[in-house]
Amino acid sequence: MSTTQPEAVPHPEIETEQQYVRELYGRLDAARDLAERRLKQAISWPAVDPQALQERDATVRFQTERVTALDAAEAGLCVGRIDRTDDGPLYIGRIGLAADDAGGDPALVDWRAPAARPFYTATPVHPLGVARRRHIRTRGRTVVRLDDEVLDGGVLTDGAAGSGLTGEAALMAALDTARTGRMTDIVRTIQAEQDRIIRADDRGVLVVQGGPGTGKTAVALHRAAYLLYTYRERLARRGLLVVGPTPTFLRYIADVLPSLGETGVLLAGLGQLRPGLDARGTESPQTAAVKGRLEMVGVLERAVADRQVVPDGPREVTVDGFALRLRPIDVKRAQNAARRAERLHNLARPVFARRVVDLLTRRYAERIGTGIDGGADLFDREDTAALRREVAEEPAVRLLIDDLWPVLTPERLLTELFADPARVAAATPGWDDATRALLHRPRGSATSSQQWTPADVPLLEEAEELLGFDDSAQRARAERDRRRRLAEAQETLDVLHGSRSIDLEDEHLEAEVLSAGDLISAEELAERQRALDTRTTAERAAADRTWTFGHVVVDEAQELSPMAWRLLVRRCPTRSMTAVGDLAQTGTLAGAAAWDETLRPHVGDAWRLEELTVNYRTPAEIMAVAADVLAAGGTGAGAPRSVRPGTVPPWAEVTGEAGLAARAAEVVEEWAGHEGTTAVIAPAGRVPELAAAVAARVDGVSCGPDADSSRGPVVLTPGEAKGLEFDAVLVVDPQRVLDEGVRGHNDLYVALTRATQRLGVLSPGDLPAELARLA
Ligand SMILES: Nc1ncnc2c1ncn2[C@@H]1O[C@H](COP(=O)(O)OP(=O)(O)OP(=O)(O)O)[C@@H](O)[C@H]1O
Repeated sequence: MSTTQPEAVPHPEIETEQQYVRELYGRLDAARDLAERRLKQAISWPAVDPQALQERDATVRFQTERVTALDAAEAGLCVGRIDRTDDGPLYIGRIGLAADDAGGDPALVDWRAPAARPFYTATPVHPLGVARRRHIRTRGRTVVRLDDEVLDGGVLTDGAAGSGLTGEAALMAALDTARTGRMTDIVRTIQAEQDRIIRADDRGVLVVQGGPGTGKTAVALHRAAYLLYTYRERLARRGLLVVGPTPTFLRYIADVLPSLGETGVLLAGLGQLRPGLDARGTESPQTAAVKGRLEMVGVLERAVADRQVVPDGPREVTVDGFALRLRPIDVKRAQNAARRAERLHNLARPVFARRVVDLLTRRYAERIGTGIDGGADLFDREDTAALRREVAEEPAVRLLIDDLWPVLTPERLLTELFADPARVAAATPGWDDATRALLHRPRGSATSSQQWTPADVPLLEEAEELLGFDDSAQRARAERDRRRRLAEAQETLDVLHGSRSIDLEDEHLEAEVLSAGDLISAEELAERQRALDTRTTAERAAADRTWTFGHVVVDEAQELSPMAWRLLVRRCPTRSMTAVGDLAQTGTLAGAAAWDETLRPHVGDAWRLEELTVNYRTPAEIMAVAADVLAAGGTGAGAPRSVRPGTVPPWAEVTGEAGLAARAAEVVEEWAGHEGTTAVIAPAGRVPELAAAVAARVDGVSCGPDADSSRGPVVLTPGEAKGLEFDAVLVVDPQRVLDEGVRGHNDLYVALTRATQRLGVLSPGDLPAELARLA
């Protein structure tokens, strides 16, 4: 049974709760003061040895994180309380705060702690020892509203048992709030079906399938925060990666984890999973689909093997006037030796090069020896070594080796592969020409971020796995640096020692006094001079392509291609992953049609499915329209049940082609008078014209990958709008959305379900039959 006080009639206990909440803020302030003091102390610790230095570093990091978490808890510190049938009340909040009595209950329980769970899951049917649940709403530090539910001992009404919602009044208030263009956390109103997923075991891949607005993104982010709380040590060390579909989406969700006090998480789009690259190029959906196939692993293997060349006929190089000949069989033998010694192309290359140089040196010696008594046998080891150096340093020899076995970066391999139809043909036996043509890309002058597309990223990474990276030069440099630091440190210690013996006159006293060299060795001093790596785990992980994460969260997981899954699984060998998505919203050709089919090749049976069924975003009247589109798509997927009715009925208008853009601009201008965010969602070909028309009437309009609805109306394609939501949505030219998308019904379904309050549809011609409900 839920009781809500109208704002005008204050709840009788509001003052008591205010008193308690004030106390909680007092504790928060004290905890923050303490953390700040400890941070300052740690910063000024004298670090006398490397271990102390490391400890200082760890303390500084820990206290900095603590201060950040305490700062983040300021807004909405306390979210509610549960009154237990067998015990006193327990207050639930964004962080845990200890009480004065260390033996008793904490003053505030972290929402992620096991004790807080009944706050989210207790129902009148299963009260879990909770007599009453109270949601506490605050503005700043002031309590403004209390919503109570009697769960045990109250009269069990049909409504209370049947709504299935936790804290219905608080939930509805949250859902009715105008959107800001940034996602917010839902700690106050997590629902039982969501809580189960948030706290699920972290082993294997957990797939969360749910329709639009069922809170998949919210659940995925709260699960990340829960896992960081529960497995803090492991995850702090290995890091947690959240993967989203687009830069706009990442910006939309960027504030949620920091608002939960978690800052160490790496957020990345599919185009950013290769360190140093932000792949923003575009290409046809068909090309992206081909690049996303698992077959591409074999294509790349063949493309690499194809670069290890055996020439058709003999090749000649001239060293010091002597023409030296290399036969195809010589190359083949060197190639076999290299392949036997090392699997990776770049690491095997030195073996190949050595063989070729050895052979040419032998031929060189033979040629010089010809005509001299004793021939090549005249040369001793030293002579041979000198000849070898001469051969190895001869530019023509280097060029020849480069030709037969080039050093390849992934970028070079792919650029040269895509640019050359003959190379593509050699790497794709059995493919038809039309499919091969999809891979063709002429060499352009585009910058690397425009040249590479998100679908290239898994290919570049796969190529890197095949090529390897010959880091012997880097290692040699690092060793030289280490030796230099050591020599400098030794010199410093020698100087200190020397100056001491001059200063001290008394021989006996000298023996008593410890020298700098007694306190610290040259190695330790050198180690201390090495610049400390102060980057966070997320920063280190972002820069290191071999980094493996403790957990990976994938949002809009239905869009991932098999090659993208392969990449992610490589970055998370434990397979501890959470993937949230909706098969009814798949917009790419390479994306998932069935979870089992998608995941089995990568994780076998190590995955399980959970479902979310309630739509918290889209009002029922709008959802009914979207459900018709979903049904017409024929995938058999069901639409989720809307949790609330709408206040404004959705509508459609036929404008004719000529009046379309002007009418769209007029509607957006009218909506601009309301609170909240607005989006126009249209097929790609219409976006520029619509953006220009709207911008002529309203300020702050943006479109494309950097669109930001917190600044003003946005004009997006359905693909760009994926995962986002807006108070008001205007869908323009639905027929073209249906016709142009590779999964047109899914695209229209996505577009219609972005609205939290208002939906309008503008059609230049007849409304598609799927939208008959709006006619
Ligand atoms: N328990 C909750 N309390 C308050 N708001 C919620 C709750 N669950 C979801 N919401 C809100 O519902 C909206 C939709 O959630 P979210 O974006 O996570 O859905 P989604 O399933 O990822 O949708 P889509 O598939 O369309 O991307 C968001 O505004 C979110 O804050």
